[in-house]
Amino acid sequence: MTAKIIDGKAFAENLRSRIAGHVERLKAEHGITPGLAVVIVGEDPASQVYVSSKAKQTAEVGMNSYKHELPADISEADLLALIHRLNADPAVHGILVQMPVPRHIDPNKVIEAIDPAKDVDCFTPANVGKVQIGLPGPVSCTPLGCLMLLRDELGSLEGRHAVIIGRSNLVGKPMMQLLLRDNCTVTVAHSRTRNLADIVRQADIVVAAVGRPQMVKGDWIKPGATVIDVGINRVPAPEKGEGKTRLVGDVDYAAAAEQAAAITPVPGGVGPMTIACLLANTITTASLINGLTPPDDLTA
Ligand SMILES: Nc1nc2c(c(=O)[nH]1)N[C@@H](CN(C=O)c1ccc(C(=O)N[C@@H](CCC(=O)O)C(=O)O)cc1)CN2
Repeated sequence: MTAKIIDGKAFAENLRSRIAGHVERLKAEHGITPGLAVVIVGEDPASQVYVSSKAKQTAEVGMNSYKHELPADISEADLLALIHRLNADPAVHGILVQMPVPRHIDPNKVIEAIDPAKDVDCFTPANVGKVQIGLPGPVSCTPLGCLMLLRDELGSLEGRHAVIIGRSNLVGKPMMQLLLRDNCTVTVAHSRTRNLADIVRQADIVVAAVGRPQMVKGDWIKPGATVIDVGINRVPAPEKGEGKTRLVGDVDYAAAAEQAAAITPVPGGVGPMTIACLLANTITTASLINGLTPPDDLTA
């Protein structure tokens, strides 16, 4: 079997054009221009690329984009003061602080400072709880992107056995909640799981979010399974020249594609969905802040 490639880049483009339509409607019918503030601390090159893409795509769908670039040695107190100003700014409907933040800053304090009504990453305890009990609000971006791709590929997820590899707050745990809400049977595996290969072999759906290049082997994949690879790992690529690198996922793509019915590539799979879902969440928070029902095609 050679798997169908799930094209996250194309899906994200289509999602962004639907988001642009919702922005138009909010402007025309309610006089609301959604605004997203993105905060970056320091000069991590990958974070800078992600933040620039976020700001660019925010403007492209017609929203207001506010980018705050802070020096790596900014104090925690000054960062929190900026967040409080953004919380109070009525033009801002979404606030995102790019992770990771430098070591002298406590990420939990940063997250707790964000008004849950504007928490487009869905990192605050209030919004994590809302996802758990199914209340309206933003949904963690990467898991929401994975869910949209899975529903598009498989239709109903009901009764399917999903194995998530990784238990992070960013991906593994919210992914578990979303798949449970869609009536999957969910197993969350992690670095201490015994017999991981045997567990993955039982999965109809594999979500790999472990952060280890090509850890999931082809013979772990049940024939016909759907594989969602969340990993983005940069590895040496001597075949491209000295000092060159390439991106790989957490799954051994070529081998897994021989077994799976469908698989996301890296790059071009889940990654582009993360930013598109951030924009979707900004529509959700802008709607809720203004007492409107968020569009149901943008959420879980
Ligand atoms: N506050 C947040 N911080 C971080 C998040 C997040 O959701 N919120 N996620 C990641 C980084 N991230 C978004 O911020 C992100 C990662 C990757 C991609 C992406 O499109 N990747 C491309 C490849 C890009 C490349 O060439 O390097 C792909 O997979 O095709 C988008 C967003 C950590 N921090």
